[in-house]
Amino acid sequence: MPGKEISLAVIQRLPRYYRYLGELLENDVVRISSKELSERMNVTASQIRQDLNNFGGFGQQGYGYNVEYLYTEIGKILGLDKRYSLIIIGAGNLGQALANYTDFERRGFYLKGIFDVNPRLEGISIRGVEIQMMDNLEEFVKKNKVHIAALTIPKMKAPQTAKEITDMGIKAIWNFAPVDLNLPSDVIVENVHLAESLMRISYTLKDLEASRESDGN
Ligand SMILES: NC(=O)c1ccc[n+]([C@@H]2O[C@H](COP(=O)([O-])OP(=O)(O)OC[C@H]3O[C@@H](n4cnc5c(N)ncnc54)[C@H](O)[C@@H]3O)[C@@H](O)[C@H]2O)c1
Repeated sequence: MPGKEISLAVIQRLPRYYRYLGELLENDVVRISSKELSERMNVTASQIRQDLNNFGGFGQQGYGYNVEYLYTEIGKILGLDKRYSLIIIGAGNLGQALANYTDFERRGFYLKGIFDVNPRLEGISIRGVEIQMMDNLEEFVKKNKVHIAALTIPKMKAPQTAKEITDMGIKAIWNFAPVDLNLPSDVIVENVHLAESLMRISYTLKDLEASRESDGN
């Protein structure tokens, strides 16, 4: 529904709906009720109805949701019917692991370039994409539309490099460096701070262990 304001909380839940619906499609499931979907996803049926009603209610009384239709519509809302070009800056452990992951293409994200400062990496090819030196980046960005840059460089280098690449015109950064980037508000920054996820696990584990100990287990 163009123009309708959808809350960020709902948007953040959409990729999970999309993943579940994709799995249902792969298993040739044509339709699903909010109750069945809620059992699979372990959320309440009313949450599902509320969330999906934001988009004009794809569900029909007594029929449930048409899986393919819902999958396609959520894909459109997430912009997944589009193609995006992605570059990776920093071809170390994480950068190479990302570059080797093929599933991004299935979602419309195409790896177009990999950049590093280490001359020993120059010319090494990962899935047909050669690692180039950072000196080439500006020229590359002028010649090729780059939608997203994944930043997989040391945290000390990340803020400055992020500033330089946004000055070159890149407007979305997928930041894996454990540092805040503080860029202009028109730049999209998605932080993937793996250590912070681990800390959240640590917090929950700590509580779990404490309650086990107090139970005498
Ligand atoms: N490896 C992981 O599993 C992991 C997990 C969480 C977070 N991270 C974060 O991701 C980043 C990369 O981690 P890594 O393990 O791949 O490190 P790494 O040392 O293996 O790789 C970093 C790469 O960045 C390059 N580099 C350094 N400065 C650069 C610059 N200015 N421009 C372009 N390239 C530059 C280096 O030459 C190197 O190839 C770090 O910030 C790290 O904290 C990594």
